[in-house]
Amino acid sequence: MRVDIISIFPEYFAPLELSLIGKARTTGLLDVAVHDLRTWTSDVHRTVDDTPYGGGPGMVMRPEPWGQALDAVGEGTLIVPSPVGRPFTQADAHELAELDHLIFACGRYEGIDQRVIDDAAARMPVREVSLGDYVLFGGEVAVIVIMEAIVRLLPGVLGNADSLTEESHAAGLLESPVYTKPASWRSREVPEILRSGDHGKIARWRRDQSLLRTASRRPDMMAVYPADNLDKKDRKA
Ligand SMILES: Nc1nc2cc(Br)ccc2s1
Repeated sequence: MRVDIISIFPEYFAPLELSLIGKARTTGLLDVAVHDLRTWTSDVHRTVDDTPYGGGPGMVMRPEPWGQALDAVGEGTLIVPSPVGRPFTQADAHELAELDHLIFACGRYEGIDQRVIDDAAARMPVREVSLGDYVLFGGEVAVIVIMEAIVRLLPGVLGNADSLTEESHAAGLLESPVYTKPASWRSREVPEILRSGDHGKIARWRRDQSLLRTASRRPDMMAVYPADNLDKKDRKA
């Protein structure tokens, strides 16, 4: 997978050298290039923003540098983190992990001139995505989060691929509580069933805990959890 990131703060992406993303890069699973948007400015002050047409607070990112930057990195799927984007989900991460070329555009100020998005959409898929109902200083932090969600799904990145099937949101539910040694800690015991060795009962306990946790914390997810899944899995256990 090739990833191009365009930002006025390329140094934000030093963390992408670390941990599993760093490993994916050294093993050739991932090729990441970070570009400074100011590369494509032509004035002495390397200006990337200007006042908004129609008035209002703040500044808007100028279209010219963005147009030239997107031309330079070529075609792929353009991802624009934005407070006005569609919610980014685990399903999106899986879809994007299948693609060959991702391009991330990091907005700042009040955002990027809309014509940049419209011009790109005329020649490649564009996704404006939101990470939540809050506003950041810019898209850089969101790109790091999205990159981690995608890269961990790439074949060979996570040692134990099984963890991908059991994790939260993978099966449309939140993951059940996890425990490890010691069996007793500050007079708090690990649930006995997890030490029973009865894998059928353990699977049932975990799914029940997932259902309880999801119903309590994310009723919105329960609303779309396939009802027949409940019946089918209930019957098996
Ligand atoms: N939640 C988010 N806030 C922002 C702000 C800017 Br400016 C650019 C992208 C994003 S994504």
